[in-house]
Amino acid sequence: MSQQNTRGGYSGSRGRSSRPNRGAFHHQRHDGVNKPFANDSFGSKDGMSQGRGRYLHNMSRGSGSKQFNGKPSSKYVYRQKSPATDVIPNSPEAGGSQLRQPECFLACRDGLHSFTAQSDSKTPTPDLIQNSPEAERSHMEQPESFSSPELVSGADLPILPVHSDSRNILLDMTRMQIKETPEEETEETATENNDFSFSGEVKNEWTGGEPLPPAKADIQEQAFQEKDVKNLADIGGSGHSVQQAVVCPLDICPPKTGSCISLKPSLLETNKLKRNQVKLAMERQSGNVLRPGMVLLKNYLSISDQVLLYSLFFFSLSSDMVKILKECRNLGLGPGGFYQPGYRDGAKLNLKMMCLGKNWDPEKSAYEDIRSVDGAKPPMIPGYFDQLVRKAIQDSHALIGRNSGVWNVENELPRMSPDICIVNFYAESGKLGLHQDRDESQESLAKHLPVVSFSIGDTAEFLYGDERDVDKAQKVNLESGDVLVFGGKSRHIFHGVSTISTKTTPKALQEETNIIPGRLNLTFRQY
Ligand SMILES: O=C(O)CCC(=O)C(=O)O
Ligand SMILES: [Fe+2]
Repeated sequence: MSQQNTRGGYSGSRGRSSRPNRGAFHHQRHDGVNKPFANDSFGSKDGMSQGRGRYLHNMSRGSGSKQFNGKPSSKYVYRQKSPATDVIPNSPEAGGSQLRQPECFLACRDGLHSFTAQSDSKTPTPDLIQNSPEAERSHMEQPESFSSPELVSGADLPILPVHSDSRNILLDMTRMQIKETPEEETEETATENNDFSFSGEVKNEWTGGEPLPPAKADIQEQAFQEKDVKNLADIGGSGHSVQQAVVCPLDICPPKTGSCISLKPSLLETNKLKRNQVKLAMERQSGNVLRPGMVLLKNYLSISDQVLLYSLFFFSLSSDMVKILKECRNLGLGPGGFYQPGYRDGAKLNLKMMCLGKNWDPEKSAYEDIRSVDGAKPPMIPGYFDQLVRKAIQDSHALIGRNSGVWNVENELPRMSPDICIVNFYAESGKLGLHQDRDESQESLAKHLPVVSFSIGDTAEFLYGDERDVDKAQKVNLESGDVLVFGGKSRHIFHGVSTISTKTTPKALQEETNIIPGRLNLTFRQY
């Protein structure tokens, strides 16, 4: 495993709660303004810069993009969130072959604002509202959470572009906001903007035919790059510093579309393949004690005893990772699911996040029971995850005992019962600056209870060290299936993610789950 000092390049910023004072680093802003601050431990050239609180990221600032000037525009339609109207793709409500329109929510300090793309002139829909009386009404009839109508008043509300194809809505919104005049959507531009095809029958193969979760699913990562987020975050008018985050569904494993027919190999061939995969995975499983209290379990998640049996006897490769992805995909689309965290000043974290058990708020650098950006209650940690975490700690103990000759392994690495989990999804450009995890309870921190981190998808370069200094940090690749545990003397290490290596997701996993490019990371802790 590679462990070496990183040199230059990786520009970090401050950490989760490790940076109580503002301005310890360079801000790299998307508006092209780099603000120097004292005590810079990272350069900002490569785009890692800090935000307030936990993460040290690229930030997109609201100020960098076209702002609404408070005048109504004819190009966008704003609608408030309609309650529970989710429909399954291809259902009659979805209009046959079209997936449900995505909804995005602008999460403000004072409430949640949503907007939904509507169909365009090619396919007019009855609920098209463009400067219509209905639109007026929807502006007026704010839900309770719209406690400060003056912040996003009717006049401030953006009017969304109209398009028949929900696939491109975010790109379209971006385009609309960048260009003064909307261009007509064509099949060509649609394909240009999004590689995913959503037409045709949805074969939800890897979920075993289970019903899809509320189908806010048809937004792809590609359609939600940072610039889009930046633009979305601006909706509602400039000059308001109230917008914290964009709550927008992210489907990390979109259903495969049924446009191409794949021939399944025979059962015999499949089982042979599975056995080989299982064998290989077991051979590749290994563990390392990186430093006292810090253990890396390589290739740990791909296989477990239970999964070994399962994958030998069942047709589908059902590894831990598949199950975790499936759970995270579903949770990520539901209430309290993935969103783009941001800060009071408009800075955005360079990842999507959701929290389980309790919400971790990047602005406050604190945990809370209800997510303040939208009032969502964080989902509970699935029991299956809990078991895996406990087992990983147990296996780390065994490894420490074997490798380090320590007899009281629990002194080295305390046991913990996970009750909170931060789930991050890094797109290929995702990063996380050096930080410490220090927002758990005093008791948990004092006991040095470990953080247990699962990596799934693309490989991440993970930096860690005793100082918030990228030049002094060591680095290790976290590949799909790796579990990293850091507690005891390593509980307060500085750590971060400098790069995501593109196209490193194992092919079998990609095929099985249709995971979008990027990396899923889950960090479990005991509050
Ligand atoms: O993505 C990772 O490996 C680290 C995530 C992390 O440090 C955090 O969520 O606090
Ligand atoms: Fe962390």
